[in-house]
Amino acid sequence: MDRPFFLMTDPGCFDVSYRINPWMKPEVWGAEKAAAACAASTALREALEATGAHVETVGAVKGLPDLVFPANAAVVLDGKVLLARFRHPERQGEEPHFRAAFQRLKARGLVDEIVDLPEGLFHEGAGDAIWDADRRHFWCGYGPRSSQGALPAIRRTFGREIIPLELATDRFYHLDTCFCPLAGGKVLYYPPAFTAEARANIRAHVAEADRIEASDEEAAAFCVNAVNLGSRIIMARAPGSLREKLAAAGYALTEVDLAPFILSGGAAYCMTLRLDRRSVSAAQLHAAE
Ligand SMILES: NC(=O)NCCC[C@H](N)C(=O)O
Repeated sequence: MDRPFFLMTDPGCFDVSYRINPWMKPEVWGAEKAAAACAASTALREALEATGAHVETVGAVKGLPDLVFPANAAVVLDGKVLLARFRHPERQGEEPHFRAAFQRLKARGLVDEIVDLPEGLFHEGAGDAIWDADRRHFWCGYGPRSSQGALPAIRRTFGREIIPLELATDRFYHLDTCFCPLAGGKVLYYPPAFTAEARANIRAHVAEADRIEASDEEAAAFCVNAVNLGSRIIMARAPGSLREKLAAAGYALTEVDLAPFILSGGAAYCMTLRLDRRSVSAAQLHAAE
């Protein structure tokens, strides 16, 4: 994989028919939203491809609307795939489909190894374990969905440091809804989503000049749930305040109208799963040779 490689899911069976987070609004869902979701998913794919990334698609499955959020399917680094275990029964049916998708990727040599989480634990994949390519560690959210007890399994599986961050509220139920490390070492995050201890942990690892705080409005627009590729950030439609902050920090924005997915509590980051991340950069490997 010589370019960023993402997994997305065909949105053909996406809807909002149950409520497992406070953003989900089954009562406003309708056929016109389903059509808008297909257009939004295509726009996100095109935005990724416009950066030179490759996107691979998992097929839709009737009755599993949240399959469109593959970030929750696994943690992936160095060709290893640590499969997720979902907390809510509504999403547990996704597990065999994602397992089969990763087995097909393995058969094609696109990932190397598939690892199961120990029994009795929940972990919702890259939504709660975000690789920081500058600091070379995982930031790991836990509480509403992922079990704190799953964090040692992530450290053991990938052999990298993990920084635990307890989430304080069901509104920001996955780490990727409130925390986004950016290329160059800056971090976009929403402080009220975290416990006091987690906020202290963020401050201990990220210098003040590198901390970009999202406002209530920016976080509620799901803009922290973003895909970052170099100086470009792909996200849902952003308030002007965030555009200004990110431009001042040197980042270029691509905004995509992801409103139908926000009705399920997700946006750009969790609609994708990056498969090509390496814990050691190509430049570091080269230097060691
Ligand atoms: N934030 C994420 O990582 N994923 C979005 C998941 C939305 C889905 N409706 C859920 O509540 O699990």
